[in-house]
Amino acid sequence: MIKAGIIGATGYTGAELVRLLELHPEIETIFLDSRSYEGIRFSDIYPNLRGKVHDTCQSINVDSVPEDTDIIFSALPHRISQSKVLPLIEKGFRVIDFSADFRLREAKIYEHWYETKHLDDRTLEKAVYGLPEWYTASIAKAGLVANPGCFPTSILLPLLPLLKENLIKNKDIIIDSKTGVSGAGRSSSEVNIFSQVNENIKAYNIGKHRHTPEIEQELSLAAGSSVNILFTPHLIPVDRGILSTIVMSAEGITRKDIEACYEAYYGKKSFIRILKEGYLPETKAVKGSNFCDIGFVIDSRSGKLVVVSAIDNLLKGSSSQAVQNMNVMFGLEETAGLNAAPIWP
Ligand SMILES: NC(=O)C1=CN([C@@H]2O[C@H](COP(=O)(O)OP(=O)(O)OC[C@H]3O[C@@H](n4cnc5c(N)ncnc54)[C@H](OP(=O)(O)O)[C@@H]3O)[C@@H](O)[C@H]2O)C=CC1
Ligand SMILES: CC(=O)N[C@@H](CCC(=O)OP(=O)(O)O)C(=O)O
Repeated sequence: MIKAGIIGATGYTGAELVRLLELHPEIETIFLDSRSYEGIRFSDIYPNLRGKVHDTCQSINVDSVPEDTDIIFSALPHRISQSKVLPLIEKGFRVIDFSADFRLREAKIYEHWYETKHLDDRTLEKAVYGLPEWYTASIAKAGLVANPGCFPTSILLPLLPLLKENLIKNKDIIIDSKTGVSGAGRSSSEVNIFSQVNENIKAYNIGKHRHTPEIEQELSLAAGSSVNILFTPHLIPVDRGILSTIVMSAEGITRKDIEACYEAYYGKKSFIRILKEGYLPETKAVKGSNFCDIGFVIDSRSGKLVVVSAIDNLLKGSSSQAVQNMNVMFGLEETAGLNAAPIWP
């Protein structure tokens, strides 16, 4: 069995990871770290796991990590995660980090958008961006995997093939994303207040959301030139799910071109579902799963291509994508522990 530990296990993504690892045929979870719940049974914090997870939370530091740990997941907030992850890497542990601390390849871009110093920019060269559909070979060898952000996952998966094949231009890409409230995490307070969120929809951080440089970094690498996007996130009153609607020029392309492109890149991928004509993604159809659904329309009247994607932010947007990365790192079936169908309704 592969021995896994989780630091920051009591957050929303940590708890989803605990649930997924419990179902995984090849994994034994050997520690669940928490600063605030030391000595408390995990299932007393997350009642859905009663009778399934029997572990008690421990406060772990680099010296108390069991030496036979094969993989450590860090589900800590960005800015904080790097200070915990760097000593683990130094000691030779393989780590999958959920935060943004190792996603950006240039320290100065990280420092600008996250308004904090990067503690070791040399690790940014070694970290592998954990989008398994795109970086399988590097993830397999990686010591440190930077699990992508939730919005970036929903945006990169549909756009990367189109830019790589020059089917679309590298400018005038307008992205509207809608996210459920769990995207803000369990410890965020103001945004989680019921009466602030219920029966409300709002846009936020237009043109200045911290996921912008992450999205542009990966799109630019695929395009081979600098890509600019306009990204508008919205908070909507659902627990989980992200729907991204991406509008760009459709000049000179047909439905067949896009279908052929997606088939070439994703035809054999287990977790990307390209929807047939007449169907569009919806968050409920991916809820509780590692799927990313992608659909599109060419609107000849306006000359635009509209691509829509849907993921579960806590799964393909974080925890199940991390399990997919772990499967790749340990040479397991990519789908191991991830075969459950989405739940509906
Ligand atoms: N929520 C989502 O949809 C997604 C989240 N992510 C990323 O995953 C990571 C975890 O997110 P999420 O699970 O939502 O976050 P939560 O806020 O739900 O949980 C974070 C956990 O980190 C622990 N922690 C340790 N030190 C601190 C600290 N100084 N401040 C706050 N928490 C601390 C807390 O547990 P304790 O006090 O018990 O130690 C807390 O439960 C973040 O980096 C996030 O950006 C990525 C993609 C999607
Ligand atoms: C609803 C909400 O607040 N969502 C968060 C993004 C989700 C997230 O966790 O960001 P990472 O993927 O980078 O970790 C936000 O907009 O900042």
